[in-house]
Amino acid sequence: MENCTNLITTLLISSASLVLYGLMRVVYIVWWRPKSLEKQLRQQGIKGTSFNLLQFRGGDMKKMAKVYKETWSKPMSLNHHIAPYVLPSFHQMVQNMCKEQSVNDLTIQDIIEECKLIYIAGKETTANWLTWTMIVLSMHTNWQEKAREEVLRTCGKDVPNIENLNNLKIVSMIMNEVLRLYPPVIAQLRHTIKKTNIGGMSIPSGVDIWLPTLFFHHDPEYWGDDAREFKPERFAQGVSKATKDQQNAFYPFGWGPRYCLGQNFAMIEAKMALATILQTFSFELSPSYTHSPFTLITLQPQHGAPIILHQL
Ligand code: HEM
Repeated sequence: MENCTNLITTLLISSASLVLYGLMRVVYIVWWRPKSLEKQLRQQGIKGTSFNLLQFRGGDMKKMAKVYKETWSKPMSLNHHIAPYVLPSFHQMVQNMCKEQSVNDLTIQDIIEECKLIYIAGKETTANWLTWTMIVLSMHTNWQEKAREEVLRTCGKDVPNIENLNNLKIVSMIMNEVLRLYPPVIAQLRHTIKKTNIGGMSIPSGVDIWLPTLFFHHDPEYWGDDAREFKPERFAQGVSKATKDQQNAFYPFGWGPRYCLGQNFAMIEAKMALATILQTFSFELSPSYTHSPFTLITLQPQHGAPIILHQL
């Protein structure tokens, strides 16, 4: 009898401990950890909406979705100042703040997954880059003429080869300036897996960091007062000399160990396509075009890119 009572008591204590542990884990995940991260970030001057348990993973996102919907429901005027339009809520947030790997043994399945990743990473990005280039060159026909003149001088009407493509300096300048103003990947995400020091700030483990490429690319502090204008000549001396004081503010392909694998391939592919189009057609925007850059994984024209081609 006594043994039986002891067993029941032990079982009850174990179950209660298990339930208590479970409850503590839930409290830790949904309340204590977010609050603790918030406190550590606030102590270093990083402000934001206070964490609210009732709006866990919903609060700010809902507000942001509303702002995006409202902004993207109307076109913007035909200019390149697209950052507040593409990222309205983040633009607001930044404004407010200013006021205040190794290769292991891969299986066949791993290789198939890698190929899919390369296909997905390369298709949309390059296609949208080329689309924005066509739109921008339709807005700036003097640059379209300069590019065509260079292509015809370098390759004639022949299919461009790799040597010809390397000699297309004006086309490269144009393509870089389009990547600056309309980067297909407008932001990059990083997640701290351990306490990390960035710019004198200590970021705790478990924080998502959002690097807004689009904002850096449009910031007059790095590019000068003409940052929002289309000026391919800023890339005449190469990428490193394009910014004011040669600061590193151009990273359409990311940087660091996860730098875009397909950068050089994308450049050759896009130059080849543009050179071939320039050899054969002149182009202009259709009157039905509405300027409404928005982001759906990549930066794209919300209502498409109706462009009229004229055979040369
Ligand atoms: C205009 C064209 C392209 C742009 C703007 C672009 C941009 C990027 C960016 C921003 C990243 C993330 C880098 C980071 O997190 O630091 C990336 C990664 C990647 N890109 Fe591209 N990309 C382009 C074309 C391509 C092409 C054509 C391919 C393949 C043929 C490709 C393959 C990849 C792969 C595999 C990764 C992942 C690399 C890794 O995680 O280690 N990309 N790209």
